[in-house]
Amino acid sequence: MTELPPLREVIKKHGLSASKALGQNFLFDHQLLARIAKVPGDLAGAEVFEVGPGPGGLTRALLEGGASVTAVERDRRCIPALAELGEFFPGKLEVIEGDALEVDAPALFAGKPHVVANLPYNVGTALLIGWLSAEWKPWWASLTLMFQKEVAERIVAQAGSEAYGRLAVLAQWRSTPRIAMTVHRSAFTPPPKVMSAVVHIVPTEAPEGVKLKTLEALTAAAFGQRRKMLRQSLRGVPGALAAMEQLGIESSRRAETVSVAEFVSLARVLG
Ligand SMILES: C[S@@+](CC[C@H](N)C(=O)[O-])C[C@H]1O[C@@H](n2cnc3c(N)ncnc32)[C@H](O)[C@@H]1O
Repeated sequence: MTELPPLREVIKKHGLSASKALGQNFLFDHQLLARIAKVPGDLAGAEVFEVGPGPGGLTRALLEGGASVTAVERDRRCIPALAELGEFFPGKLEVIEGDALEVDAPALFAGKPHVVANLPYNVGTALLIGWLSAEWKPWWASLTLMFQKEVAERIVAQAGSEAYGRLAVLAQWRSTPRIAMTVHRSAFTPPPKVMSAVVHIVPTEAPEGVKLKTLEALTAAAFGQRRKMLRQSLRGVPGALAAMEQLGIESSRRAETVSVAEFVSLARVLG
């Protein structure tokens, strides 16, 4: 092969009609895929963990950017198409047939890979929460993930907005998320019902003396009753009312006005 065949031909050749059950919405636009592949930064010589490569559109763009890609794909039908792509980039693509929710991803890499994925909504969110909740500093250098736009907005939301909640605090207390680009639904085949966005997340130092478990107990209680005043919603969290008083956080406030830094301070006082 001197040139890669167009993706639509690959789909046709391997009979890869999009499966609804597997949440398959494929991207074919070469320029768009190249833009997504650039979100983590310069990939020349970098390791990438791609989840859900499907027919390999994004995989191509990552390989063209100079990355070494290890990919996990659940749909067996896609494996021969990905093997052909691997022949075009010898030694640069390893494909594992399996479920990304079960694969021991950190064990696949010597260094810290960039994670890149365009996944079904439910799988992407489950993986994100798992990755953000695991040991810190994490095994990955950055996350570049496609979500439905509404979820992307919840990840980057600031205090005071409707979208702000548990996911924003989890994503922001020891990492920096941003929406790198929005993607119109018409870019996908078949088009999903809603708009999408690519989120880029870079880990930072974890604040000292703060336990994730404590922080999560606070945000679960606070956002579980987000319309209630904190003195009501945090009543069941031992020590929370005293901690608020110590920190000068008004107990008449509501969860969505409490910044990530304030939740972190509260969690630190609670120990
Ligand atoms: C939305 S499609 C995107 C495909 C391709 N990355 C693209 O951008 O065109 C999602 C892909 O993830 C795969 N997938 C779904 N659940 C998965 C899982 N649990 N583990 C690994 N791959 C999965 C699907 O088979 C499908 O190929």
